Amino acid sequence: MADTDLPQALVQRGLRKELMPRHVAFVMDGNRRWAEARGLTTAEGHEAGGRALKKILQLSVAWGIRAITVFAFSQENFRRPEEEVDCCMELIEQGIRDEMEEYTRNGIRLHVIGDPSTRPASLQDAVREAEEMTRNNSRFHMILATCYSGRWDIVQACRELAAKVQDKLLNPEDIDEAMLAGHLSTNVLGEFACPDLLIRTSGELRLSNFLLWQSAYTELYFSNRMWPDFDEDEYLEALKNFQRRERRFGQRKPSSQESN
Ligand SMILES: CC(C)=CCC/C(C)=C/CC/C(C)=C/COP(=O)(O)OP(=O)(O)O
Repeated sequence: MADTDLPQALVQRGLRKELMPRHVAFVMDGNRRWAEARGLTTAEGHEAGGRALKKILQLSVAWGIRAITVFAFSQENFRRPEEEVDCCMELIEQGIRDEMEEYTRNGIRLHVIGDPSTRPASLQDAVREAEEMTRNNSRFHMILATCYSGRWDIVQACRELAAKVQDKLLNPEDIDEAMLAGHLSTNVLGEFACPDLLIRTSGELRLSNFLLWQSAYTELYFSNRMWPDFDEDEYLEALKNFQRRERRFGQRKPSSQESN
């Protein structure tokens, strides 16, 4: 995207193309509280969350961001009432089925990360179909973290490495950070597997077992909006805030005494 092609909404906010994040992660929190405040059911809150996600995806594509990773269901969410778990699984499956063709038309590749063994069979079928249907797309990557947790991701990577050691394909001393990172599920994004910016809605100030390894140097932005209310304006505010940050990756600024 040339400078002159920067979408108007970004230009108006003074956003700079060269400072745009390539990969943004979202903890889409607050659906239930949003619903409760309006006398709606939790299911209606998650449906509203699904609509907000569709909009945020469209904006991300239009703004030249290359990837988003969204926390749609954590492994810990299985501890919720069965009715809510079923509702989320159905919503995610329906969302994938409804959006598949739109993704294909818009050059969006879908990746679903998380433990497939804990997903209902019909959701797993939808995931396989959608990943296959969009596999040649490269304009934008949509990573849906479903039945995912950051610790699980690190454990599954360790298991793969351990199996290679057991099969004598790998020496333990050859394992380094790059190799372990290469076995994490976000590795589908290659060089931009680690999010530049992670946005969490609903005012909670924690990662909740999301991209633990990958967020080592991610800039964090916490919004007080509930996820269904997270809109274009608030997304632009987060980007504006991100572009003011100085990313040092643990290094010292040449003329500064500040640490991290
Ligand atoms: C199509 C598709 C992928 C849809 C995804 C829908 C969606 C936004 C799912 C997120 C589910 C979830 C557990 C949200 C957190 O809100 P919460 O219920 O924890 O809210 P609370 O913090 O107010 O309890």
